[in-house]
Amino acid sequence: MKPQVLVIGFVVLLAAVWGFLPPFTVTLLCYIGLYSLVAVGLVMLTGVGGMTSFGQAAFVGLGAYATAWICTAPEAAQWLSFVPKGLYPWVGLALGLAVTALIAWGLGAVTLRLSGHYLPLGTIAWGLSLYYMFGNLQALGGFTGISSLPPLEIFGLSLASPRMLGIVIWAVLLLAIWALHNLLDSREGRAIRALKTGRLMAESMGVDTAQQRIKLFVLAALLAAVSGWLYAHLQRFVNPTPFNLNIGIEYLFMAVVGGSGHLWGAVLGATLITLLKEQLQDWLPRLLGTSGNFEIVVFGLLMLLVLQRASGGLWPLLAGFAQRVLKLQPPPRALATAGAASLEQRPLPPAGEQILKADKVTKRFAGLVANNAVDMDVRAGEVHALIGPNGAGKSTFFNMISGVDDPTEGQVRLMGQVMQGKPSRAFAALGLGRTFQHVRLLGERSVLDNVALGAHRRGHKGWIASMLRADRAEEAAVLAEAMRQIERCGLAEVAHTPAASLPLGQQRIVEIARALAGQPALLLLDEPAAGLRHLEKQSLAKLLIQLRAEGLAILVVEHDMEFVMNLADRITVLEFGTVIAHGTPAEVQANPRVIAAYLGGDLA
Ligand SMILES: Nc1ncnc2c1ncn2[C@@H]1O[C@H](COP(=O)(O)OP(=O)(O)OP(=O)(O)O)[C@@H](O)[C@H]1O
Repeated sequence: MKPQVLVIGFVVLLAAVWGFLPPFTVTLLCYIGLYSLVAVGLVMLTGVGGMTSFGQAAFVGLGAYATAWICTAPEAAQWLSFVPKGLYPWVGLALGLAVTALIAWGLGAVTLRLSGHYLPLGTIAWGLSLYYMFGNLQALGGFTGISSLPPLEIFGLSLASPRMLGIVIWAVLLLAIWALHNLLDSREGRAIRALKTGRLMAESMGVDTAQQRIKLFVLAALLAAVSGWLYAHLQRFVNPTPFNLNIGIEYLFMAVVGGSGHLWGAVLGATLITLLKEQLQDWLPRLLGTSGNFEIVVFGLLMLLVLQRASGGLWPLLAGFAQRVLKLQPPPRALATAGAASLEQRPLPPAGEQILKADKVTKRFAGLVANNAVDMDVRAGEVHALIGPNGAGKSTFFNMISGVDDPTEGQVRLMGQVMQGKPSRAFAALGLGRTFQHVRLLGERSVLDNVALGAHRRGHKGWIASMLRADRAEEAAVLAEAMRQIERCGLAEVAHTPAASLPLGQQRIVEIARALAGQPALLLLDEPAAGLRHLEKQSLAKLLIQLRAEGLAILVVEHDMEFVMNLADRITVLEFGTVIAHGTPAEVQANPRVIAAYLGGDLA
């Protein structure tokens, strides 16, 4: 049985019983739907994107207050005199979304620059600010709030009762989950998944990570605002209390307890927390003999327990259980790659053309000169090796020529263009593909997914197209290209295996396949042979020789001298940040300065 069957079953069951449920249950389900909508945004933001926000309740407030103000303020009625009254809530929705997008964009631009625990602290700051703004603006009714909101109407049909509005709430929620599921299963989704742990890597694949983070932040805020809009028309009354920081923390509980990396975890978390809160608010005052928000204490303990026992939340446990009991099969990755169009190709530069030029590149860290006027170039159709003892400055130089860092002095030119101040993704766009000294893969994702991320810059479909599944032709082409590179690198057997379960040597090859998927003109390989067994090294050398013959320029940083000497056309040797030798392997091996630098080493 496919997991989708369960979802369809759930929706059908909900639809079938909806008309017969007691009013109290319907109202409870309405709230669960509304909370799920906010929590699903948090799953995207926090669970998938790695940005923790305590302030989502404030965005719910923006959505609720925008419609409350439009529907009740005399000034709004004056401006909207040409609009039929029944449409006011829809104007309120448009205003809420616009204001939320604007504020979220502004807040995101400032807050998302913060890293580590400063980011969640930042969200607490604006969560509080917006809450007090709602309470202190007289136009919004102060802490008393705004009452007498009209019900929603769709084509003249009133949605005054929770039973009617609940249908809209759940339809919106299911639509949102469908769209977000599609987004995650796309080129843009792969970029989003890289935000949490692989930003530097994603930039090197051509992803604008700052822009993706802001978009994710705005998306989560918009989902919260829609929830607020529906909430306002369900309650027909708004005041600041449901939008305070406590509730912001509760939304986070829902996402984390349910399973912050899973869209359905949001629904599970919202259901559990809402039901638990309901029960605890009844029982705790009776048990303790005094009233108060004791449920918050229980939530805190529950959160600790979940984080300790099931850090991924309860959804993966439930899904695992269902898989065993119901024998659910995750759908086989439909690789409709046969007949897929191919991605944009660009011709490789002719052999011998200068691809990369480092001109007197110097890098200083305070007093330490890590690179001292390093000159080198890499040409199409050659393997150039950069070697040197530990601490010689190879990684620093690698960072200079890949856009991770800028030289203090000197110049890097890629394809003839001066690259000073440009980010890694600009290097990728010009044709640079790279691997990392410490492997940077998305461990839980398959090899195919990881390699497909390498082709990111060759696709163009954006978020909306991905959400609406209008990206399938391009996605098939991206996956076909990824599969081609996987086969080329001899990884076909493990294409669907999670990258983290491969031995380190194979993970390095996955990184090469990922770099190749970007169709580079220049390949930078940082210690590609480290961790490889003898036979694996031989097949890597064979692959690199083939790539060189195809016209790629390859720069390798490597400690394995046998590997380097058998492969490289030219070698540059660094010591204490300075080039001490340059030439063919034979010339370098005969150089007295190199022999002295490697005295005791295995230069042979
Ligand atoms: N961000 C930094 N701040 C200060 N010093 C740094 C920084 N990065 C590197 N260094 C210093 O610069 C020098 C060169 O380091 P680098 O990592 O480039 O050498 P390497 O040749 O790559 O060494 P290895 O082979 O061990 O990786 C070292 O002395 C190192 O301590």
